[in-house]
Amino acid sequence: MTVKMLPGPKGTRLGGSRRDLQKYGPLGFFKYLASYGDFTTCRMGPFRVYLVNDPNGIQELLVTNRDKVRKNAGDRELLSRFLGNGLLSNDGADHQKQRKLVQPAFHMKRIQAYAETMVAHTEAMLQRWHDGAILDIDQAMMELTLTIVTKTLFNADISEQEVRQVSQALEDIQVNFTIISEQAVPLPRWVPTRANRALEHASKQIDQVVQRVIRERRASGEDTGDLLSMLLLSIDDGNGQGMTDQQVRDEVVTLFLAGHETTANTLTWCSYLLSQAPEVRQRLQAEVDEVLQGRSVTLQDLQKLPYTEMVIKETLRMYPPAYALSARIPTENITVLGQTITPRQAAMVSPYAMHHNPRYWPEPERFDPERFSAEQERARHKYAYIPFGAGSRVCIGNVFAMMEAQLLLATMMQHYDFTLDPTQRVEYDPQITLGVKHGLRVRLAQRQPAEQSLEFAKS
Ligand code: HEM
Repeated sequence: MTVKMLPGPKGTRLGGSRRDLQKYGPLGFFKYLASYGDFTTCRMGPFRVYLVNDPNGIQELLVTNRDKVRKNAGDRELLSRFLGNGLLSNDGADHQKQRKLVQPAFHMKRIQAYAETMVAHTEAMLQRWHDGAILDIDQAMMELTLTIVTKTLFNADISEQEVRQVSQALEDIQVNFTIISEQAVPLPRWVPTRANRALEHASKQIDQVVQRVIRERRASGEDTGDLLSMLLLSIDDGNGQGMTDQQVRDEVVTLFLAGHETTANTLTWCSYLLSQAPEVRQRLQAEVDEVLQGRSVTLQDLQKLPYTEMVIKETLRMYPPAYALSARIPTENITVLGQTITPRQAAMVSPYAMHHNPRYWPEPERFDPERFSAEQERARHKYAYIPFGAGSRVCIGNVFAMMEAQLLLATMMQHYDFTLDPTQRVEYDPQITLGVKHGLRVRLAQRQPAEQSLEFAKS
């Protein structure tokens, strides 16, 4: 197969499809490219880019050729401006080594201990909710998941004021990162643009907190059961060495960034979808009520809440927070679906586009958790569903995230019902992750004590 045979927009002579990207925005552009077929191509200035929107092609690119592709150096350089050399921004042998060191922090046994923290903070949040109140679910989920990732990373070593400092800095990073990545040619980090300076300031704000905690923890040598202890204790099998303070700092900031907004977006979109589908909401609540019988949810309950999991999976299909993976550049010629992709070209995968491909997802805009029944899941190609990516860079927090989303959703739905505020406009906001543009205001309705947790209702 030659390049000419692949479909795709022609674009302009000089810029290729740059103008289309500006016109449609990142998410719209993937939809536009995918409208040409399951394997399409376009030009970005002098570079040829491929969009692989077929599960076999995704498997070939990310799994079969896992050792022959790298994340795009431009994306990594931008991320490294505030993440240093953490998992999201490093590559090659460095990445493999670092991934082995971070992995134990996500070991199943370790993650189990985080479940109680997740439920406790959700219940504390619900104590502040009131029947009939109007609430921005988006904001509530951001705050909740940030508190959870902070507590699971640092346990009790961080004050409320420091949580606010970190959370403001993360927000600034998000806004300014988007500004820089939308520049046709991002200016180097030493150019004192407003966005570069804001990024640097935000990184310093986070560093202040993170470095203090690392210093104190190293000095005490205590294992406090959190992610940070695990990172500090982790030893490389090969050379018997652990991570330096700088490496721990980079991984901590990476986990902060990667570990809260994605889950918050999932729960916000899930709330929106549930507000539009009363029959799904009722079925979910019936499952939660029957299994929990009025008590707090535990990790052991999750396997008895399959419908809750199906609802979350379907949300992640329709609104995958990581709507596009970083472009992959081959280190040598590779073949994907019969097409040679060279080291001077880039291959893109968009979970959003793949999850809306009607060939694999009939009526893709319809919210239907049944798509994730065991039977339907078995019948589908594994790589038609990739909210957490695939291959060597698959999300390291995927089990953590699924557990968190299920525990939080079950707890919220156990106690509250909600309707969408009729004045609420619901629109995408595709920044680093896929959020909502104008928040998500809902009216809360506390469920009757007979239906909800008796322990909770009495407290
Ligand atoms: C619903 C929630 C989440 C979604 C949808 C999600 C999605 C993803 C995706 C798609 C990637 C791969 C990106 C690529 O290949 O270019 C990724 C990587 C990553 N995620 Fe997540 N994520 C979620 C939650 C989390 C959580 C809770 C954590 C940590 C606490 C986390 C930590 C990471 C890290 C460190 C990486 C980089 C892995 C590597 O390159 O080795 N994520 N995530």
